[in-house]
Amino acid sequence: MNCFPCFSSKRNRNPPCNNETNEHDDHNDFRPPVAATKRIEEIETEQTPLKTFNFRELAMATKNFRQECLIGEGGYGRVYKGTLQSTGQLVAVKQLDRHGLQGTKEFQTQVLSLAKLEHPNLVKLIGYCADGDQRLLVFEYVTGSSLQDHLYEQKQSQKPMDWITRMKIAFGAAEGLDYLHDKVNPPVIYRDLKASNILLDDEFFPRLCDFGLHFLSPGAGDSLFLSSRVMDTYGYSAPEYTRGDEVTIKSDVYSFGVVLLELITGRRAVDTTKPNDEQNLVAWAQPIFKDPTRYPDMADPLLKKRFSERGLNQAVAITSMCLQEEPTARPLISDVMVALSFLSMSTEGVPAAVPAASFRDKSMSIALSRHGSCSVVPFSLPRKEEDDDASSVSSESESESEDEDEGEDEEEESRSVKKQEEETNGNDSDDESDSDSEKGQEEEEERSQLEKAASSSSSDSAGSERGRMSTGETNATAQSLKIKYGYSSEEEDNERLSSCKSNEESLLSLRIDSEKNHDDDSSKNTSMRINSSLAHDDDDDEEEEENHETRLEHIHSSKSEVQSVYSDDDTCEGSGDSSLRRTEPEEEEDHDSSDQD
Ligand SMILES: Nc1ncnc2c1ncn2[C@@H]1O[C@H](COP(=O)(O)OP(=O)(O)OP(=O)(O)O)[C@@H](O)[C@H]1O
Repeated sequence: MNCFPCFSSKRNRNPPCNNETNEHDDHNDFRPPVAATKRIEEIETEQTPLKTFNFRELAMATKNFRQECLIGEGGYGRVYKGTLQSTGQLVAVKQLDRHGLQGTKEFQTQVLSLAKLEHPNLVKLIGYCADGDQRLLVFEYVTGSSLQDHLYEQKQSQKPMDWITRMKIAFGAAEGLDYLHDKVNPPVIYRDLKASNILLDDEFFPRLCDFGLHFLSPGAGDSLFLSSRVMDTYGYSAPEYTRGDEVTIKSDVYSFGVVLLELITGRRAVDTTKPNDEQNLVAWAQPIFKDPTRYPDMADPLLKKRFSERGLNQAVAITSMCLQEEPTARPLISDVMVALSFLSMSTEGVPAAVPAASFRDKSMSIALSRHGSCSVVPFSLPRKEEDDDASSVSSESESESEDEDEGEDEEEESRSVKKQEEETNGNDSDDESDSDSEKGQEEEEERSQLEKAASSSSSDSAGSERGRMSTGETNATAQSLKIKYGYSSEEEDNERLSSCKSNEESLLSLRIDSEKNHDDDSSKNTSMRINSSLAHDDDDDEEEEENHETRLEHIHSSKSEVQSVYSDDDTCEGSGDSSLRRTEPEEEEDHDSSDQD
């Protein structure tokens, strides 16, 4: 069912090349579960189902590359919509520009490795043609249009995308990027993430295109090519790219931040029609990031304030983290993805209590804590089962025992947040005793979810083989965590908001810690967190005091600069942004979508 019929008119943008009666049905049916995503090593031995086309076949598919089949033209060449005669499948044929052509063998090698990248959020490469000096790539055709078109080229009759749809698009794009960064080995740097490269089908399911095409770029001497590419990606490129420094996966995270900012603000990455100081979106947004009371002013006016205060604050906080000047200060896309999995499920944002183990790097949970969800629940197991579970993570803890300082930090984090929790929940103790068995069961469920999340988090840098949770599982975990932590319970949220101040104070120390260079240690941190929870003992008070001193020294010797997103007052933004209307009851949402239906 198409929930957004108002956008479906774009399906037949190019009717002359559409030879099928129901082009979209098959396409929509193909929704492999995210968990089925394969790692490159796994598919290495399998035969890549990549087709080799001759030029004649593709000429027939595109009516001899007729103008009416031309979808658009990008930095790599022209794209035509076509229908394969043999199967009737709709395709997008990218005819590559001839300058900077590679040899056939080199081209084939690159294309074969590209074909191995398979994920529901990536546009699939079906085949290629390397006849003579012709180079063409054949992709699955994505009906609908790009995110750029949806945001900025809307017809007046079309409804603007609502908040949840925008967050879902961001989440899907993050899933695709996470696959490239974290699930394939070696990781693939996208280099060209932008709104025009996120294709949306009729249900707004996002697919990234143009990834991994960097090999097509001719040498630096080709100024014509470079200038058109630079013009195109200007506004999305990370500062290190502009400086000519090394481009890494964190450069993609920056570009992702720009896209997220576009989704939130409805403003183009670069808009020369605006006044000078508003032309570059990031430059315009940077001062606002430092002042949460101005966040509501950032939101796209077309949203008509139909989002929650917390959802907006958290989305802006994530964006701000992605747009940090220093690449190592930017979050991992996997953490962005987990946060967005919550934001895409409800307008209320990330729940008040999210297990810290959900994130590989604690900076994300801390930033979210400061923007609406007031506590981050540490990973802790019921005492009775500690031994068994300890053994399952002991190998990692042994190998990382040299990081004692951090282990102590984690232990203290665990204790301090646990203490906050006890304080927050203290009044409920009577009620709790009535439902002991229920609670025990819930704890058991929680424990197994967190173990899953933790085993994912404990894997090494990108490409590691060890127990990584698939994105599907991450999403499922996010779903179940949402239920577990009463995501929709206003009362509980209010309770947590009222304890916000004390939580904020406790989290302050964690925040300072997080501003150390954390990138390399994120996976270690998680496993330390688990072990420190396991090892937690009430008799350790003395040791704790000692640790506290050690940790303070550690904090004072920290060289990292405090990032702007964390540097504002220690107030609870949740309460501070009262100017923002809470106008997002779920019923309204439902009503809207049913309207659209
Ligand atoms: N698989 C596809 N299905 C449907 N439309 C596509 C597909 N791939 C590309 N397009 C469309 O073709 C047009 C040109 O795409 P292309 O990726 O070549 O250029 P671009 O993204 O605008 O610029 P650049 O290549 O410089 O990033 C765009 O409008 C894009 O939406």
